[in-house]
Amino acid sequence: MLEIENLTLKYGQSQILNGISMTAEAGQVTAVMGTNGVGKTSLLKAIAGRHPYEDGRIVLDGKELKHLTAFGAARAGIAYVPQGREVFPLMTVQENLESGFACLDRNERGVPDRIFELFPILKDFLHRRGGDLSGGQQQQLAIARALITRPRVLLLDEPTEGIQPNIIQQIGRVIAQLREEGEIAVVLVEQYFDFAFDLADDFYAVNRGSVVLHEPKATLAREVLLERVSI
Ligand SMILES: Nc1ncnc2c1ncn2[C@@H]1O[C@H](COP(=O)(O)OP(=O)(O)OP(=O)(O)O)[C@@H](O)[C@H]1O
Repeated sequence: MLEIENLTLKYGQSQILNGISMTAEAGQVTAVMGTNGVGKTSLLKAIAGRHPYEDGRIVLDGKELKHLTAFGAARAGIAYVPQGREVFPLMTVQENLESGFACLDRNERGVPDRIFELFPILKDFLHRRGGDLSGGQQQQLAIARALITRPRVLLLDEPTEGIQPNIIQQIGRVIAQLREEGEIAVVLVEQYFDFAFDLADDFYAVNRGSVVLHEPKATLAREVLLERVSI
């Protein structure tokens, strides 16, 4: 389980996160929602070691991860699929996948067959350059590369952004499958409301760097969440 306690983050003098607390459990999809600029990406970057947080704690499976670098966070089991995907455009699909090996021990460096079961298109396109894939295929590659690191936590920043509907459905199925397997805590930042609402088990609405609603799917009315994330 991932636990975030009172996380604060600044860019220069601008306070962006005002003490965010949340949890994300293995075998669940935890959605973080809110309008543009409320701090969702900053939260994921802090968890992934991509931007230093100011105060608070990040705890994974009972162990505090203290201000890790991006490499340290990946080694600790946190995989991050950034908004915009960050696929290497001149490297092949295979090379992009292998770039995920950097944080693994030498004996763990392989692409499991399961990756190609989840994303069959990547097997067909192994020797194609990342930059020649469609946006949806690049998103699948970015998620596959993250899964190769054998994460405990998968952070997804707007995985549906700019992607055609049939690939959005495929990505939704993969996330649902990860949930069913029960090994990984998926944290989903998403502005496509219905995608997130259908998929997630637990919801956090964020506004101006604070959690303004936390409720599990079981008791959450669609209209209530919609109102809180549209402020
Ligand atoms: N590197 C940076 N330097 C200064 N300010 C930044 C930086 N990155 C983000 N911000 C600002 O911090 C605030 C939160 O940005 P963030 O990207 O975390 O929001 P978000 O909720 O993910 O929004 P979006 O949905 O648009 O990605 C915004 O006001 C943004 O302009």
